[in-house]
Amino acid sequence: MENSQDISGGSKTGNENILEIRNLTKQFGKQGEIVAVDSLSLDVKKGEVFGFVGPNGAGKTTTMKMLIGLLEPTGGIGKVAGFDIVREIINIRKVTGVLPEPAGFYDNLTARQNLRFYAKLYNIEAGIREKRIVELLDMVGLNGAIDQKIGGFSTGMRKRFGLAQALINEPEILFLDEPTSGIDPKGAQMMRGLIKQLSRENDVTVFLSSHSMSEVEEICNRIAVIEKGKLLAVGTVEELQDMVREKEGVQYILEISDISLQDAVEKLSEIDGVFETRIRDGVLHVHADTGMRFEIAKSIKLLGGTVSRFEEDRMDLQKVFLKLIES
Ligand SMILES: Nc1ncnc2c1ncn2[C@@H]1O[C@H](COP(=O)(O)OP(=O)(O)OP(=O)(O)O)[C@@H](O)[C@H]1O
Repeated sequence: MENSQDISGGSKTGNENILEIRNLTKQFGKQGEIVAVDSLSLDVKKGEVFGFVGPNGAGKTTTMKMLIGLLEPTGGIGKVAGFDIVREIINIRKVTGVLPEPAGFYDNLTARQNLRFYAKLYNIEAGIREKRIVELLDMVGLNGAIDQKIGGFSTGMRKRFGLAQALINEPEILFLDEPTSGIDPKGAQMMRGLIKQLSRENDVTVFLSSHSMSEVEEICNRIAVIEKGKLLAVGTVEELQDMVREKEGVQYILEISDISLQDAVEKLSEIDGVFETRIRDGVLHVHADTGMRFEIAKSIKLLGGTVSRFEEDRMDLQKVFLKLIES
């Protein structure tokens, strides 16, 4: 599957991957000189919270727009919930929710009226509709504002309302483009909680873009990193950390006694696979290849030193991301 052009399966159900794209490409400009998305291939599994990250202009929004039928690809193929992203857009709309909703909200209508309008577009029958509207607005913490006009909502309230609207058709997959941008920390935390809850309790797949690496680290099962329209890496946080460790080495932190730190620095600098050793605040910081732990410990011991602390300085996603886009 990984290297295949063909997206197999064909069936609309029972497919573990809810989203599959192969060599997806989008060019803009008269001669197609702007390559916004460049031969991108990805699989997203059902029920995952999948993070899509990259610097400004990397091609995240353009990719999402192709996946929800708002932009036609220049090349490549893609399926969402088994439906082709060019030929079966209407079916895709039925099973997806999108934030922000491209059509926007009606500021002169209340939250309830707005959702009623959208529910009617999806032909949700009246009995179910009214109950679902109340449940959704309750879930996003807007039960107190149900009959207030959207025009008076704060940015955070609008985002939460947008999530309720994106859920009106009980979607299998949610596309969230920067769901917490512009909202305060408390509102952002609530939004993250809701996303996790939707994935955990309702088995909704979430495909989200974000510039907040701590957010992505907190809520995503797997992450794709793109730059200039190309896929740089995909995997869990641990897998991405390992990719960077293999390439760039690791940082060890050592506390030692019984010998001088300077002697330790000199000894370690003789070892193949130890790139650099520094003393900072009475502690050794050793930049080395992965798998050098034993060698380092042995050298200190041979010098007559005692190691009281030996740990790896784990990179958070922010550091991993910067390393990936720098290399
Ligand atoms: N309609 C368009 N016409 C021409 N160029 C476009 C168009 N839409 C996007 N682009 C270009 O395509 C590239 C990718 O843009 P896109 O908005 O997808 O990036 P992004 O990763 O979502 O960025 P950001 O993080 O800033 O939102 C950019 O160089 C952008 O200028």
